[in-house]
Amino acid sequence: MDAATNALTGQGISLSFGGIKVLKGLDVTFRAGEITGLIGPNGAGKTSLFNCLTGAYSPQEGQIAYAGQSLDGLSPAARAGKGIVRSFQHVALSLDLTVLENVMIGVARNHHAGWLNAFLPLPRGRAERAEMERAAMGALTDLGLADAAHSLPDALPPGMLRLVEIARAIVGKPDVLLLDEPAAGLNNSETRDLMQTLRKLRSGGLVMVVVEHDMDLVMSICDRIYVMNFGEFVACGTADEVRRDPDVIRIYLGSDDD
Ligand SMILES: Nc1ncnc2c1ncn2[C@@H]1O[C@H](COP(=O)(O)OP(=O)(O)OP(=O)(O)O)[C@@H](O)[C@H]1O
Repeated sequence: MDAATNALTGQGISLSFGGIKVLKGLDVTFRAGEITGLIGPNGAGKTSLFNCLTGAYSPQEGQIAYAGQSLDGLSPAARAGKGIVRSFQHVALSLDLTVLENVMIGVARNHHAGWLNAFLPLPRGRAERAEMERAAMGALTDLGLADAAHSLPDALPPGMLRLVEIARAIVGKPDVLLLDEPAAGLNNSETRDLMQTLRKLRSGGLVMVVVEHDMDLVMSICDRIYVMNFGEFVACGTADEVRRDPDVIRIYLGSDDD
């Protein structure tokens, strides 16, 4: 299938809380092979849309589909099983597991392999654990984290933890990777490392969506950017197009968030 066929799409997405519409009939297409940014001022609705895509929220109206197949009604776990995975704004690693074991959870989660089986002292369990370890080590190596595999998360700086989260998200070779503020809490050099990593991850078959406040990151890595305000899209285009858009300058780039 080509990139257009593999898109993650939303049509007419509307979401309300207590009668207040926070997403107002959004049509959106996240294409495979591209990194798409989702930006906008605080309260614009970015996280709400993200949560609709991941299945954490159910929009009252509209349809969400991947590769033409409806995702409506599927839980976040069921979506993960279909290759649609997310990272969290706040690092959500298990502190009493090593980095490698944390990433192994991603293998189990995405492939519905038996996590418990992998720890049973049976030949099948041992084989599954070895397979998970290989996959997890591969993802850590791809992100330059092999040396940290046997450390506990507490021993690592925030930038590395963020990359470990991404390793856990990509280890199952997802079709869609949704990144919620991946640069939150990172210093400049950690953010630069992250940008390089995300660029490396861009590949023909992968849909990548990044919700992010760091404008340098968004403008430098995203192929296309949707700009939201008050639950609507006010612009969509390349970084250059978005930067020059008068509405964007007025509502976002010129605001205090900048
Ligand atoms: N669970 C919820 N219950 C009630 N209102 C909510 C809920 N989640 C979001 N909202 C409201 O929806 C609107 C959009 O919020 P959302 O968090 O999606 O914006 P955002 O663009 O992600 O903002 P930020 O950049 O600050 O994270 C806000 O007015 C917010 O108060």
